[in-house]
Amino acid sequence: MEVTGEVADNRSDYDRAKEVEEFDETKAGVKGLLDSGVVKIPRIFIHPPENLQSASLDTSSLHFQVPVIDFDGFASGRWKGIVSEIGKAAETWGFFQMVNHGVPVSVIDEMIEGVRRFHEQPREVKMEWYSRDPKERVRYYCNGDLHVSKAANWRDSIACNYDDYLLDSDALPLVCRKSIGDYMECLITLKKTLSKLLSEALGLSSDFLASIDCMKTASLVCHYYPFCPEPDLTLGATKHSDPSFLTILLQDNIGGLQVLNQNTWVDIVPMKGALIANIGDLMQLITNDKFKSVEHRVLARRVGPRISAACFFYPSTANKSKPYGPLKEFLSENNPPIYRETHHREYQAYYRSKGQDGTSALPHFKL
Ligand SMILES: O=C(O)CCC(=O)C(=O)O
Ligand SMILES: [Fe+2]
Repeated sequence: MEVTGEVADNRSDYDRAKEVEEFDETKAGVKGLLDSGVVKIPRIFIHPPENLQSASLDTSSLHFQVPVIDFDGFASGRWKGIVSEIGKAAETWGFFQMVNHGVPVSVIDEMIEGVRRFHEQPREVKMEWYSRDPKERVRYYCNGDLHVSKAANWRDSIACNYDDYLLDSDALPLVCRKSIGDYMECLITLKKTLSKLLSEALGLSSDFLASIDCMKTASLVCHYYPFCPEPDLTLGATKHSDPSFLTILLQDNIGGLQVLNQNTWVDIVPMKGALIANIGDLMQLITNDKFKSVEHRVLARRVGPRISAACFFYPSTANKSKPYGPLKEFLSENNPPIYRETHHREYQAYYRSKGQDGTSALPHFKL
């Protein structure tokens, strides 16, 4: 019998599922692969060429930079200027870097070290935390969408869920308990400031975003991107936009994070002590496209590990099923609603079922 292309494809799909399962069962992540001595990346990590398009650091984009906003003096007269810079950045780039934001450099450095310590523990210790159950308050895993995506990313992660800002510190692994605890305390203060600044940048009263309770749960995901022996075949993170209302991101000094701007991948150059804020899909939805949730990705690199921590902000536990739609403040005859109402639970479920496949989840909610 002739073997048709279709049969061959099905067979490779079957193999992929099996290889993914076997890899997942090791509970050792990408770090475990490297520790076992691989020099060629397993094919479950190989991305199709369209994902890898211009996947090399391009110095020509260096003059073209995500806005850097200095929060210094926001309490004494600079407030209005900062509101205007944030508004412009949120409407165009969807991303900005923040300096003098009030989170001490020592807390940031210690956070990076804590994440490194967790991921560099012996495999047997880390395995205890390995889980794909989103109800676990703290879990370690390799690729949240491993069983859904067509190509896996070269990274491992640990996720911590701060429902309504609360997470018993005893729930965190001892090696990073203090680092994460101290960092999150500072980050929640910064998020409250950002909530006021973003509200005003939307032309609303400073307590507006707090009053609709869209950012009271924090989900912290700490990534570890080991060095990659074949960086041209895979990615650290596939092109995606975040399902949150707002994300605050910390990256170390390795680089590799890129944001899509006017169809060009632009490097977000690491700055010591800086934090990055980006608008999430649900913020774009409620502002009826005024603020943009912009696609970004992380390159795999021959240097590493690279460490980052993304903190996603969502509604409080009580409001996970509360409908959010385009706010009346952004609607008029000329600006009809673009999206239907949805709630965090529904959005998250759709996002998870789709996996990070290089396309945005937001158009699915268009009217
Ligand atoms: O590691 C990074 O810099 C980005 C991570 C990210 O985009 C995410 O977790 O959504
Ligand atoms: Fe992201």
